[in-house]
Amino acid sequence: MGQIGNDTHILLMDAFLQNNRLDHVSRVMASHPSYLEHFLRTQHFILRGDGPLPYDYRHLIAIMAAGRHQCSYLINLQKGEFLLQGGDSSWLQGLRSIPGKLQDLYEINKILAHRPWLLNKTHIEKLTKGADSWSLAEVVHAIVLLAHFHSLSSFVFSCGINEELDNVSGHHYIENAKDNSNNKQPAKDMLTSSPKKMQNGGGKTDNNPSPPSSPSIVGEQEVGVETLMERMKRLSEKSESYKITQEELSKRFETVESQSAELAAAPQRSSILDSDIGHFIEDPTFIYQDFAKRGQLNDIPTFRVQDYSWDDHGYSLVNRLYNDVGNLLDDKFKTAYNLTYYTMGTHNKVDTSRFRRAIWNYIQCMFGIRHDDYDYNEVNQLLERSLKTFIKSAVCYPERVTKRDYDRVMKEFKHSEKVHVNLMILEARMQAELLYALRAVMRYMT
Ligand SMILES: CC(C)C[C@H](N)C(=O)O
Repeated sequence: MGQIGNDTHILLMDAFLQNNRLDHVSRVMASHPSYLEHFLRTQHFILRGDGPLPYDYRHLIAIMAAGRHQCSYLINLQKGEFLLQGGDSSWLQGLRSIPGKLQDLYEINKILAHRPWLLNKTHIEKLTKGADSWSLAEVVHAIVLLAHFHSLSSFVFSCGINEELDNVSGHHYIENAKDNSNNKQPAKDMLTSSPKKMQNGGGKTDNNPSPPSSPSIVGEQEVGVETLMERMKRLSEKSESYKITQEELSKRFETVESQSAELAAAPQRSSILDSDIGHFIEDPTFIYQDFAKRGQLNDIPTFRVQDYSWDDHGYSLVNRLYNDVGNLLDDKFKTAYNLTYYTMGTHNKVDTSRFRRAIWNYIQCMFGIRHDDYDYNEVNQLLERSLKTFIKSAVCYPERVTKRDYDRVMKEFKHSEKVHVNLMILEARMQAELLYALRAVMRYMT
């Protein structure tokens, strides 16, 4: 992590006070203090601030959400928080032991995590009608928690964050380092060593190579940061000079979308669930399906941001239904979207906005969300196949990301820059889930 400044120090003190510990997530995020501040504020609010849901429910919803990606790190942390809030320990025996009202949320949890485009107003209606029903404010609070913990699972896995040390699996010994079947091992060094400088496209830093896990990435060369910078520059020079038609823009979106469907993300490891978390997971075979392959039968149209956007619609709706949480989320999205140090690897004074926008829009494209004025050709010029594959794994199948996947991409980037990309993955995914969920809520209300 290197040295930390005074402001970061104070933030980490806040993190400690909020979470009853200085958790690994906060420590990794601390390389981006301005973001960490918004992250902590939001997480604190949704778990402990004013809101319609009781505290024990909130942690249980977090556990259910993290379960969709088998994220034992978050499940274990949230179990602890649940008990600290006075939660009934018998609920921790699994989904069957929790109140029916919480069980009813599972359907939304599943859909939102993997195929949010399937969410519609009948899901919301089902929850808000009948005995044991949810108020709309409670539904919205639950949705925010679900989206937060789904996307945080992406961050945890894509950064290779390990269990906290008070968990028995937080301890690793040398013999275990060769055990490649354990995908909680990756990037273990992130928490303990300072960022490594990669030279000439990256030297090997992994002493314990694991077997090739993503065939699609193996053997692919990245073009390197300098070429990337040239491409960004060329795109900025060109963009003022000509206008592309709406049809062409829409075609370009579809091209990127269908190419994404062809990318083989990291393969599935084992279908056997860990016994200590398995009872929080139902229907583990329901996973991400490429939006481009969503099937003709119930053809779901592309989600056009011009019709329903965070800024114009989602933000105010969530604010209205749940104690101004929209402001916190909005600040967090904006901070993640605009975060820059004008660096790329060893280069300074670089305008990275096109590269960052390409990442953000590519993530949302995998959920069928289209930003109408964006030229998706830029995604193909700035994000290489290997990087797209990494992003797809981290967003859609985070539990499969290995250290090898992490090391193979963005080789000239510093660790903190890779964490930066992972932050964008977290936020763009969260926003995508919220857009679908809030649109469904809005349709239910009108
Ligand atoms: C993801 C990174 C390439 C971002 C870059 N370091 C910046 O400051 O904008």
